[in-house]
Formats: sequence, structure tokens, C-alpha cells
Amino acid sequence: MAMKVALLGCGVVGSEVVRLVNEQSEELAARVGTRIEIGGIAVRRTDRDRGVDPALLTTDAASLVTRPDIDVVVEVIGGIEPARSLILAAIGAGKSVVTANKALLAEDGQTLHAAAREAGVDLYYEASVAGAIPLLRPLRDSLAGDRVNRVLGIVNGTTNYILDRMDSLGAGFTESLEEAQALGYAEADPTADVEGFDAAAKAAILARLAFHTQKVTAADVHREGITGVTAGDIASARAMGCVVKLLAICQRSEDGASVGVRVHPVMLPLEHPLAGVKEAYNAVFVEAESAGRLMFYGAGAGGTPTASAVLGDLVAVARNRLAGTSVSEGGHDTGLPVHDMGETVTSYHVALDVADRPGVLSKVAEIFADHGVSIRNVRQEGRGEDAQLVLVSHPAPDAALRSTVADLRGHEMVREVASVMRVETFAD
Ligand SMILES: NC(=O)C1=CN([C@@H]2O[C@H](COP(=O)(O)OP(=O)(O)OC[C@H]3O[C@@H](n4cnc5c(N)ncnc54)[C@H](O)[C@@H]3O)[C@@H](O)[C@H]2O)C=CC1
Ligand SMILES: N[C@@H](CC=O)C(=O)O
Ligand code: NA
Repeated sequence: MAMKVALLGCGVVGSEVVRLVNEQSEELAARVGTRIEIGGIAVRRTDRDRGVDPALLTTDAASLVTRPDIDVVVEVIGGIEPARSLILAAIGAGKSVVTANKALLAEDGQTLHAAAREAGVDLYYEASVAGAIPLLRPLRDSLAGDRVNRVLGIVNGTTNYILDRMDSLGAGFTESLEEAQALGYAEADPTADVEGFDAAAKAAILARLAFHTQKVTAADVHREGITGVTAGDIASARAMGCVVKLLAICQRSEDGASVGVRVHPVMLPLEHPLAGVKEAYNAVFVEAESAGRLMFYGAGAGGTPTASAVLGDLVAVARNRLAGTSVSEGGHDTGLPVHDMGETVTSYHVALDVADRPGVLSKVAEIFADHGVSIRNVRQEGRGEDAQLVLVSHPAPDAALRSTVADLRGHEMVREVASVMRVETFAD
């Protein structure tokens, strides 16, 4: 018997899900052992030609998700409500759910997983982080026997596209964002991309899976976006043999008693494997105790790649149904707390416009020392009115680095703090 799918939302991702399910119908049936069919599509308006059978369209999503002939619900509406209520209603009616909704999973994944466990249905969400890249199931299943210590990733295609165009073409921020929107990479509200909310949601999901700590939500993630990144920052990065990337970083503390979860722009040395990730591509670097370093790379955004991940999840649900089983998640919680960004150990790159006169360098070094921060290297660029001191710190608590910068900003010898950005090193 066929597995009937209710699709919620027929936008960039939803329309591609319909196309792929229809185009691959015969092959999927042969490969999976059951036919996968679209049984209904919830949309806001039924009067638009979407290239799908109009008889499938409805504006009544609430009735669709509980319809008796529906086996699985695919949610690609996005946002918190009505997506959450619809998913919970579907689960309550015994339907498995596939979703691409990182915002919802990051805010209330615990509730959704608990409901799915109780109902004995599947809740799959591979498309929600790094689009097409198989990442969440490898983290959950393939690395289940290992201990993950750090996850470092470029998980937002829109911001990677913008930063890459600013770096490689000298393009402007606004024009690059408009291109990313036209290509279907950006969220409905692109603030979610450029201010780092989307990456923060993904970081929360990654931290939960990597460290088996269920309570991490997007609100626990330290978040800085890319709207403050200037052409000057990008030039400063280049001068040091680095490139600017927006990274999501999930890391166990040294003593293993807590985790840090953060999203912010970073200067990455060109030899770092993540530095070469261009355009809207995503890549996630995982450091595990026994497996060592792993990297997952591919298309993280766009309708067709994201629909590929949704189809993979649908096939997993179909196989579980045939086997008479379901896969639950979130039953075990290490309870590891998230520590404050101030306690996270980072390194800073600081470029200062300074007066070119004796004593400036020693005064600047003194300010670093006052906060217990040691300097890894320093160089001077330009002379006279154009003199710039560029310093890179050794790793130190982020709070100490922040107060160092605040003091530098207030000092009469510093005309302007021209660029401040964290630096991520890569040791072989
Ligand atoms: N576009 C991408 O590259 C990726 C998107 N995602 C996620 O996939 C989901 C969908 O994203 P897109 O397709 O890009 O968004 P979209 O904005 O193109 O599509 C969403 C569709 O849902 C419809 N919709 C909204 N509320 C509805 C309701 N109550 N009932 C029926 N339809 C409703 C909208 O009219 C729109 O057509 C989001 O959660 C997004 O974060 C995940 C990975 C990549
Ligand atoms: N807006 C997101 C889409 C995928 O999650 C991005 O740009 O990565
Ligand atoms: Na993925």
C-alpha cells in the first residue's frame, strides 16, 4: 500500500518536494518497496497555478494533517506558528513528521521529540541543518558510539554567499543579499540569515545532537551576524592570510562540564578546510574522540538540494513503516549546561588607527596585559596619520578580550578601533 504524504507549504522547498516525489515515483517504489504519494498540499491560496494537481490543494492545513488516509506530514511552511500546532496535531493523530524547520526545532524541539516518542512515530529533520548534506543522521547514528568534542560549521548559505562575493569580487552587501534571495537561499525574512538567527537555530540543533544535551535552544546561543562586517575587515583578514566566515561553533569546555554554543564572524586561516567553502555551500567540521576530524560538505540551501534531504527522510519513514518500527530521539539527556560567551576561550584580531609616536605600542601592550591577555603577534602598517597597529591575541576568555577592546577604544592614543574580529586557528 502507498504511503500518503500531506505537504504543508508549497514554496521554494515544498514545490521541489512535489516535483521530486512525482518524477521519481516509479524508482522510489521499486527501491523502497512502497509507493510514496502526495495526498494533499496545504497552501495559503488555491487560485495560483503551481504545476500540481489542483484537486490536491487545500487552505485547511489543520484538517489535512489529521485526515485518516494521510500517513506522514511534511512541514515546509517555516516559522513557529502554525507549524508547531500542525506538527503536534499530526503526531497526536499518529502521523510521522518530516520537517525542514530549524527555527521551530531550535525553539521547541524537546516538546516535538517528546510527543513523537509518546506517539511512537518518526520525527525526521535532516533538511533543517545544512540542507542537502547528510549531517544530522550521521551525528545521531553513525557517531552514536563516539564522543564529539567540537562542531564547527558554515551552516548558512546566504551569509556565506554574501561574504564570498564581498571577498572575491569586492561586491556590496545589499546587492549580494538580493542575489541570494533571488536564488532561493534566504529565509522569508532575510534578517534571520544576516543577523545570525538562522545559524544560531542550527547551532542549537547541532549542540543537542553532538552533546546529547536536550535543553539547548536558540536563546542559549551567543549570536552575532554579518551586518557589521566591513570591506576593511575583509581586507584585514586577507592581509593576515585569512578569510572572513560566519561560523557556528559548538564546543565542550576544557573540563567537559559545560558546552559553549556561538555564532559569529571569524577570520579563518586560508589553510583551514572551511576557508575554501565558497558561494552558498555549507560545510561542517566535526571533531570526535575516536573518529578524529570529519568534514561534511555540500549544498546547504536552495529548493532542490533541500528537497533531496526531505525525500531522504521520507524514505526513512517509509522503511520504518515497512519494518513496523519508529526511531525516537531525545530520551537521554546529559543535562550539560551552556556556559556564558564571556567564559569561552577565543582569540581576537584587533586593528587600531593610532598616533605614530613613541610609546604607543608599549601602552597598547600594557592594556592587553592589564586584562591578562597575551599578544601572539603585532605589526604596524602605514606611518604618521595613517599608522595602524594590527594585533592578534593568544587565546583568552572572551570577556577579557572584550574589556581589552573597550579600554583601547577609550584611550587617547587610539584614534579608532578599525576592526575587531575573532580568529580561529587550525593546528595540524
Ligand atoms: N530555502 C532553503 O534553502 C531552505 C529552507 N529551509 C526551511 O524550509 C522551510 C520552507 O522554506 P522555503 O520553502 O524556502 O520558504 P517559502 O517562503 O518559499 O515557502 C513557505 C510556503 O509556505 C506557505 N505557508 C505559510 N503559512 C502557511 C499556512 N498556514 N498554510 C499553508 N501554507 C503556508 C507560504 O505561502 C509559502 O509558499 C523553512 O522552515 C525554511 O527555514 C531549510 C533549508 C533550506
Ligand atoms: N536561509 C538558509 C536556508 C537554509 O537553511 C540559508 O541561507 O542557509
Ligand atoms: Na542536512
